Amino acid sequence: MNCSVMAPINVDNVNGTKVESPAKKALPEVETDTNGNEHKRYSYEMLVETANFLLSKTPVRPKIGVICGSGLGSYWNEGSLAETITEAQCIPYEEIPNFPVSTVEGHYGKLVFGRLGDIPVVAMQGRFHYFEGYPLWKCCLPVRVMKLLGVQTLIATNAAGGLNPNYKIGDLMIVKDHINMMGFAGNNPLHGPNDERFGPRFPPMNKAYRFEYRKIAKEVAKELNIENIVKEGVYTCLGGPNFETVAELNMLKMVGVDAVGMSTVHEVITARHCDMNVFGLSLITNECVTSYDQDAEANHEEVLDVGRMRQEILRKYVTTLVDRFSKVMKAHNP
Ligand SMILES: O=P(O)(O)O[C@@H]1C[C@H](O)[C@@H](CO)O1
Ligand SMILES: Nc1nc2[nH]cnc2c(=O)[nH]1
Repeated sequence: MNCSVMAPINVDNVNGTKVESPAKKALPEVETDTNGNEHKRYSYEMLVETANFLLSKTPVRPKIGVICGSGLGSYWNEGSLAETITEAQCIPYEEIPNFPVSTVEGHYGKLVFGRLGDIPVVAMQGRFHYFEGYPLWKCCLPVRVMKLLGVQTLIATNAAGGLNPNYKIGDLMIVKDHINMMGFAGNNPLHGPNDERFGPRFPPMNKAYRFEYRKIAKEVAKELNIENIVKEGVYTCLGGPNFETVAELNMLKMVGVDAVGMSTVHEVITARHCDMNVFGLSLITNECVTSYDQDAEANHEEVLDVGRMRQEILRKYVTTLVDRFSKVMKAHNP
């Protein structure tokens, strides 16, 4: 495989327009998390270094990035989306400069470059969660790296508990919108000094999940004959790692949440900030327990079992979506 060093990134910002570089001194160098662990803040230049490293390792120039959640094979390889990627080149996170490493037991930690169908993609097999101890901005570092690599569309997948009483275990939920619960408490991946080279200080979020992609996803669900298990709803992310109490779930239900998870929202905010188009997909892995009479308890094993049960369908669905989204992207940017 040709791994020649390609022209390094030399851009003023990720969207190609010139902006003033923010004063570096405005960025706090190190942030300490609640466990006392120190996290070095990254700069734009550091992420350009990371992206150039990756570009030197692979000839693949992805326009679509996929984050594989617990339901899409971040814990196993066999039959996973990552395994479906052809001409694959896997780069472990620990080999990538400035990248965090996955700490969830059993979780993969690698970037997979290659092709889904004939579309060049990069997939994260294993993401970073807040509950692992990372600040949100660090969880989202790979999204910005993807942007620097040239990724225009992000497909963020996750496993989630179903709150909507019409949802069944194994359903897929197209994310229509999210509620940034952690943001309500002031915890936001964009918190801190803004670097205009990524995006504006105050980004809008009312079109977070691209309407066109959601429409396509519903059409594809029909074509694949899975429309009976494909729903559309509102996702929220809580910090985890514990699953929710009955009272918490009832509160979330009241405010219009359909599915609860521990990821995605901050990644989507980061992606929209740098003007990426976003599609979100949740695999409903468990029914949220909203009554004190119910005996069931959420558990991670069930999440993984349902992920395995649905991986074939998810893989086919996401692969087809990648193909359709790329056609839309070409039509917009011939
Ligand atoms: O990465 P995702 O959001 O799919 O993972 C969720 C959150 C926890 O890691 C796990 C809970 O079982 O699923
Ligand atoms: N927070 C949360 N995350 C999940 N991931 C999979 N199921 C759940 C759930 O019920 N709650």
